[in-house]
Amino acid sequence: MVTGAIIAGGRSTRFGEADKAVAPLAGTPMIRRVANRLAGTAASVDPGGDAASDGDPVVDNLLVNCRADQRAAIEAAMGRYPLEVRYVEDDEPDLGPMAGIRHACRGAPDDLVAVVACDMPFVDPSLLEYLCERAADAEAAVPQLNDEWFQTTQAVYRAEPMADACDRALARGDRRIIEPLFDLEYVVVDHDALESVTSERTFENVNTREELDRAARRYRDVA
Ligand SMILES: Nc1nc2c(ncn2[C@@H]2O[C@H](COP(=O)(O)OP(=O)(O)OP(=O)(O)O)[C@@H](O)[C@H]2O)c(=O)[nH]1
Repeated sequence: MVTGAIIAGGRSTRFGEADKAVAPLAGTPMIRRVANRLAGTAASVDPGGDAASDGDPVVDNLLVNCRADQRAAIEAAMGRYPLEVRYVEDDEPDLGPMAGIRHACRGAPDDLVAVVACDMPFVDPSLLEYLCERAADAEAAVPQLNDEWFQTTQAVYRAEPMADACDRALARGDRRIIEPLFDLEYVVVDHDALESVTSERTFENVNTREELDRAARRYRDVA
């Protein structure tokens, strides 16, 4: 069983006044675009359909991690799902994405947690399935895009070891998103493996209004 966890507790400072998690992307709130891909409902919910979904959920339930003050707007943006959706709030805001992953892993009902940032509206469900397979005998499966960059906000973790590793890092005062990994038995999914299952588009994220506009044009192309 796998929990799909969407991390959304950031301040969206590069985006301006609004919360990018709920910003409409070609007519649908961005966080819902992400959830639709995890839940396999993209084709039926998104106007015009979404080529990345074949209708099968790649997770068994959804979890959204955010700040308390975001919750009402995010719940409204998410709408209804055939899967259970739970909300886990940051107990202390602004500790960064790693703290968000920590809360998601602590709150997840399942042993495997497929983490995706709320600003990755092109997340490829087949990559998440592959990461779950790779995590079968490990505590995490993390894409490595190049020598320097681990994609920790589109990765699969074992809930308890990852939450514990995050707690240890936070207790040391280390908020770096990579830090808990070094405390885990993790599998690196390298460039060649990534190329065989997905495209770089899965990792595209939206930080600014310009990037939102570009992403919306892509969604319209798909439709
Ligand atoms: N729970 C939680 N999530 C966070 C936090 N900071 C960032 N995130 C999430 O981590 C992911 C990656 O963060 P960024 O792309 O930097 O997003 P952001 O911090 O909202 O954006 P900027 O303020 O423009 O840097 C996004 O899904 C954010 O919502 C935090 O303090 N708590």
